[in-house]
Amino acid sequence: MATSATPAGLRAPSAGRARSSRTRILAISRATSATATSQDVIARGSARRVQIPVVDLSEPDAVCASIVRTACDSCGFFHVVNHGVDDNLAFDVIRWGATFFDRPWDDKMALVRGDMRVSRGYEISPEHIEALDRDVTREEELAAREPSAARRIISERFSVGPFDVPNDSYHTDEEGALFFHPNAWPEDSIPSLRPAMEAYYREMESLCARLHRVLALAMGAPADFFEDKIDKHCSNLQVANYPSLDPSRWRDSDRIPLRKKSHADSGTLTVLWRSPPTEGTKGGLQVLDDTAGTWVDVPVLPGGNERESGALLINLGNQTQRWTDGKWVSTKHRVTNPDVHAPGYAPSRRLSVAFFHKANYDAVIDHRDFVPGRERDAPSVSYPPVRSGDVSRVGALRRLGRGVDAREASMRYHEELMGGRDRAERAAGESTAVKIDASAETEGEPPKKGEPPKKAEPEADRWASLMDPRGQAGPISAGDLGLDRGASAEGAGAGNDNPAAGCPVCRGTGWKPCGQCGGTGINREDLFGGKFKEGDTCWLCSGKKKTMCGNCVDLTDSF
Ligand SMILES: O=C(O)CCC(=O)C(=O)O
Ligand SMILES: [Fe+2]
Repeated sequence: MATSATPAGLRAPSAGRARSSRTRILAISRATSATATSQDVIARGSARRVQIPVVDLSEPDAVCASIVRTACDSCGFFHVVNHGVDDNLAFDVIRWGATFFDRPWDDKMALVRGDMRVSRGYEISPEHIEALDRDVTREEELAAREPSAARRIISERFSVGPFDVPNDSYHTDEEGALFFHPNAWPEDSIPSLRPAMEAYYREMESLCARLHRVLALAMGAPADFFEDKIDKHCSNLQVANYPSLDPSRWRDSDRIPLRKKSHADSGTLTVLWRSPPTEGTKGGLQVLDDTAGTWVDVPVLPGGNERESGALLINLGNQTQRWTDGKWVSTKHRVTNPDVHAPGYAPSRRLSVAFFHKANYDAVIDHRDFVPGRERDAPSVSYPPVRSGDVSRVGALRRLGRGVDAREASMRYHEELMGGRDRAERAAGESTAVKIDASAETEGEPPKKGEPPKKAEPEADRWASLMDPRGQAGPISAGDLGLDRGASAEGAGAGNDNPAAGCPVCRGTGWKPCGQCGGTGINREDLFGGKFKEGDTCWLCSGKKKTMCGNCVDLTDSF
């Protein structure tokens, strides 16, 4: 069944709203225009000067590289403008992605992949599952103006990987088949999603080829350093939906699980497109300044020309951190919620499109190849050479997940990826509370040109029409959400990603008793056909008797 051009459950915004939104966006774009060239954007509220510069890709590689070096020597985030990615491509991904997210739960679940080693299809992060309202009927969903919000989904995503994959052993053998697994598409219900995402994926491939040349130059390596290491990349494209948060359903803003908890991305770099914030909406992407202990807002900036709806945000991932032996870092970031009880708050969904670029799964990451001055026979190697695939989510899950179910594999993966053991042990002994810079994301330039719908719709409206909910469902209490843990101190901190902040599950330690062995450290029975034996050290917690808290410590994945 083909769907209409406008995502179900969304209304066109009123002209008045669109006008005021547009005026505001233009005002901010004027305010930021001086920074929309290759200059630093200085984060507010930070004790350290976190530099997230804007790189103008119409400049030669060498010019870009010098600015990229500044960014990478800082937190590894930078904006790019004049990136050449047509606004209409991003818009189509968002439009058809939103249409998919607005389908009833069962339709989306049909595309869920149970095996987390395969980054394909529909997914909700584990820590958000608890907030779901499972009793919503299909009829209610179909009638809802924003079905995911009615379901109390905090965030959801749809992911695809490479397509048109060659039928050779590299792509189809046991390992290749995981990285190049076929995509799952809602072919019947939303046929336009596939061409939209495939077209955007192709654009990202070209952009990333350029960005890797610039990265290499920024490190002082030859411009083509990455060429034979990314020519069979296994990157993922993700469209994410953060549904509106209805104030009537949440008694206390602080209890709403974060839209995306603190995490680092696992590839070489990520290219992120974000919908511009709607009027009155705070919250959004923040980057951790770990020397100052602050979270820093990352504004949505204008694009460099009329074909660009906005700057794209680039951040380094774990593969690049390893390639530089930690000289450049894969910095943690998160997506915060708007304060739903702030005066003037207008419920609004947030959408983003992330391209997680990952090198060829068999590319060997060895910093002695990449960082000038590193000798091949140097005695100490802080990051030993590793195959790129083993650094990515798929590879790590493959390694850690042998014989265990997908969720447990994911848990093990995150423990390793986030250095969770150390962090949680520390958190048990000392306060690591971070201060939060509560200032809002600033707005970016709206798209200049619209394609469909072809009717005369003000330019700013087509974005707004994807993000504004058409109304609110009836009042639901926090208790209904399964998140009302009472007004006690233990109740505070649900959804907080800092284990020292009073999480009701781990009580601030970052750990909870191992669910597999019941906190004994010993397998209670034979498991997985006798692979793990009763009485042996617990296969999950390795005898530690505890596993990481999934409530407040980030167990979401970062690809
Ligand atoms: O949605 C966003 O703005 C960021 C999402 C993100 O960081 C991720 O999915 O890794
Ligand atoms: Fe991320």
